[in-house]
Parts: sequence; C-alpha cells; structure tokens
Amino acid sequence: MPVTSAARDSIAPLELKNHDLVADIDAPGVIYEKRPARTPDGKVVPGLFNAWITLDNPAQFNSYTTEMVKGTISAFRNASNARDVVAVVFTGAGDKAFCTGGNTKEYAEYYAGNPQEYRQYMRLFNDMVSAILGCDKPVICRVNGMRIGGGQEIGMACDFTVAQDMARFGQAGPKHGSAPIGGATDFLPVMIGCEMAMVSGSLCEPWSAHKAYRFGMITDIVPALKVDGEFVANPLVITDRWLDAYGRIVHGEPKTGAELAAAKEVLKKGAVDLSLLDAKVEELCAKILLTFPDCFTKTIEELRKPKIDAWNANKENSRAWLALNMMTEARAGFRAFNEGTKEDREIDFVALRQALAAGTPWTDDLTESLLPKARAAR
Ligand SMILES: CC(C)(COP(=O)(O)OP(=O)(O)OC[C@H]1O[C@@H](n2cnc3c(N)ncnc32)[C@H](O)[C@@H]1OP(=O)(O)O)[C@@H](O)C(=O)NCCC(=O)NCCSC(=O)C1=CCCCC1=O
Repeated sequence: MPVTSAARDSIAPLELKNHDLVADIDAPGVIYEKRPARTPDGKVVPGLFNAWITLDNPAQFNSYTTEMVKGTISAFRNASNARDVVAVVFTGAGDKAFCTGGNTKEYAEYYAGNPQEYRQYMRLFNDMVSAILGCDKPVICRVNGMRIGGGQEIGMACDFTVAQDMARFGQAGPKHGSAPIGGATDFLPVMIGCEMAMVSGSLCEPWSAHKAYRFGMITDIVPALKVDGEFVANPLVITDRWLDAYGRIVHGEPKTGAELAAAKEVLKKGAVDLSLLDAKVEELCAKILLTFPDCFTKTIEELRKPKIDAWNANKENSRAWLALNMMTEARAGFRAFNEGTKEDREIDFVALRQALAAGTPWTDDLTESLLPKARAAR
C-alpha cells in the first residue's frame, strides 16, 4: 500500500462531485482515452493516467469538422477535470497529418456565403482554442504529421510540441481565403518573434520540423523514417550542415536539384515509424509526473499568459471578421480548393486583384470567374 493511502482514505470525501459539462464525450472524429501514466523507467503508475485526445479524420488529414470541434472542447474539459490525469497528449490519427485545420469541404459546401452560420462555428472554434489554453493539465501536442492552418493554431495553443521530423508546419489561409487569426497571429510573434512570424503567418510556405525547432516554435523533434532498419533524419531537408557558402543558415531548408532527387530515392526505400515519437512523448509525460501538480499548473498558467493575453485581446474581433469574410474571399478560396484538382485548386489571384483595382464588387459572377473551373473553360 502506498504510504499516503491511510491519510487519504480517512479525509477524502466519500463521494466526489462531477464537474464535467457532459458525461458522454464520444464525438465522431475525436477519440478520448486515458492511458496509464509511467515513471521515467517505464513502469506503469497505478491510478494515474495521461489523457490522449486524437483527431480521427485521417482521410481528410485530420481536418476538424464542426462536430469534431465540439468533441475536442468536451474532451479537453473532461481531461482538465479528471483528478487522475497528469498530462494531456493532443494528436492526430495516422502518420500523415496532425491536423490541416478547418474542414475545407464543410467550409465550401456549408459555410461559404453563410456568415451567420460561420459566426456560430467560430464561437465553437474559439472555445476549442480557449479550452486548450485553459486546460488544468499540461498539454503536449504530439505532431504525427503536417500541422497546417487551424491545425497549426490549435497546436501552438498547446504547452509543448514534440514532432516527428517529416512533419511540416505553417498556414494556408492567405492562399485559401482566410486569415490565420484563429491563434497564429496571436501566438507566432510571442513564440518566434515578429519578423519570422510575418514569414510563417503570411506566405503559406510550410516549414520543416527542423526549421520550426530551430526557431523555437516546437519543443523537440525525433526521426521517423526507417530505412533498412535504421532511423534517418528527414532526407528532404538539409540537416548535415548549418551554413551555405555565403554564411546563410540552411539547416532545415528544403533540398533542391540532385540532392533532392537522391533524397526522394531514400524516401521511397523507407517507412514511417512513430515509435521514437511515442517514446519522446512518454518521456515528457514522465518528467511532468515527477513534479508538484499545483506548482506545475501555476507555472504553466503564468507561462501561457503572453499567448492568452494576445488571444483574448483579438478573438472576438477575429470571429466577426472571419464570419463576414465568408461572403468574399473565403467563399472563393475554399470553393476553389474543394472544387479544384490537386494541380489546380487556388483562385486566380491576379484576376481578383485586377478586378478589385477596377472597383468590381463581390458579386456571384466575380466569385465564379475566379474558380479553377472558370480558368479551365477560358
Ligand atoms: C497542403 C495540404 C495540407 C496537403 O497537401 P497534399 O500533401 O498535396 O495532400 P492533399 O492531397 O491535398 O490532401 C490529402 C487529402 O486530404 C484532404 N484534406 C487536406 N486538408 C483538408 C482540410 N483542411 N479539409 C478537408 N480535407 C482536407 C484533401 O482534400 C485530400 O483529399 P482527397 O479526397 O483529394 O484525397 C493541403 O491538403 C491543404 O492545403 N489543405 C487545406 C488546408 C486549409 O486550407 N485548411 C483550412 C485553413 S483555414 C482554418 O483552418 C481556420 C481555422 C479557424 C479560423 C478560421 C480558419 O480559416
């Protein structure tokens, strides 16, 4: 018997109150599990757990539907309340994506042109981000693959991020008709500084895990590609040197030319194995286990403040702007992504800028003229 059990049994309430908002947190596309907590040497700790919240929509790169947003909020609330939970691990199913943000099919087919509906959706989205930032347990983002768009935003809301090194990180909104104001514009400047926040937030060029790690966007990375039984670093990016011939930092930048061709051959021979990712996540959970719970919680509450302050200052205005943007750019951009092909799924940006320069209003005709199918018909 643990030494504390007699004291515990004599003074703990006989019946514990339940503070969860909902009892049943089963939601389509979100898995909530309690996995046994382990000591640093791997021993299971009786009666203590880590809550795993998994976005489970791998066919659509774990993008979240409205129902999944609701499920995620409930899962975080329950994990937050669970007395026996030490840490929360937030992840995605499979090895392709952690999450690529809002579900573009739902955006294009339901919310496009429907700002009042999107306004209600954004209440849920904002509550999801706030549920992560307000979780009473430390939250670790286990990045099993791409973290893009709103996926990057809910990932950056987490306290720690451990990533497999083939994952990529960045925003998609300015290419697909949204602004990354679901957290990215709030979190990026405080996490990586204003200059690189500008680059990552606006240009929609995903960063490698090595680059995200270099800029302090994430806590740690582990190799995931196994070739001939050995783990190798992401072959698609430069990891064997720090500088180019002119002294510019190239570590984590994409390979090009012959180097890239050779990397693709390595990739073909390999298979993704996330066992090192899981070991790293368990290691972090075990470090958290061996701390005072309240002192740890107070510490993370304080350290979250720069992110929370920026988020709270902007989230309501962002919600209102995003709702109205569903009448104009989001309507065009998400339809283009949803209706286009993999090779052609963005609007004609030049034509849009030319039309707006000529004072053209946002009519249905303008929207239709920008879509890939209109370009194909020309
Ligand atoms: C760059 C990509 C993430 C990955 O590209 P690629 O590697 O070429 O894979 P794909 O073939 O595109 O994707 C595989 C299948 O997954 C589907 N998919 C991917 N992402 C989504 C998504 N977000 N919603 C629905 N479905 C998705 C894709 O269509 C493929 O399906 P198929 O049936 O064809 O096999 C690229 O996929 C990409 O850019 N995805 C979209 C990213 C995006 O725009 N996300 C939304 C950003 S906006 C956002 O998230 C917001 C959050 C809150 C605030 C407001 C807001 O806008």
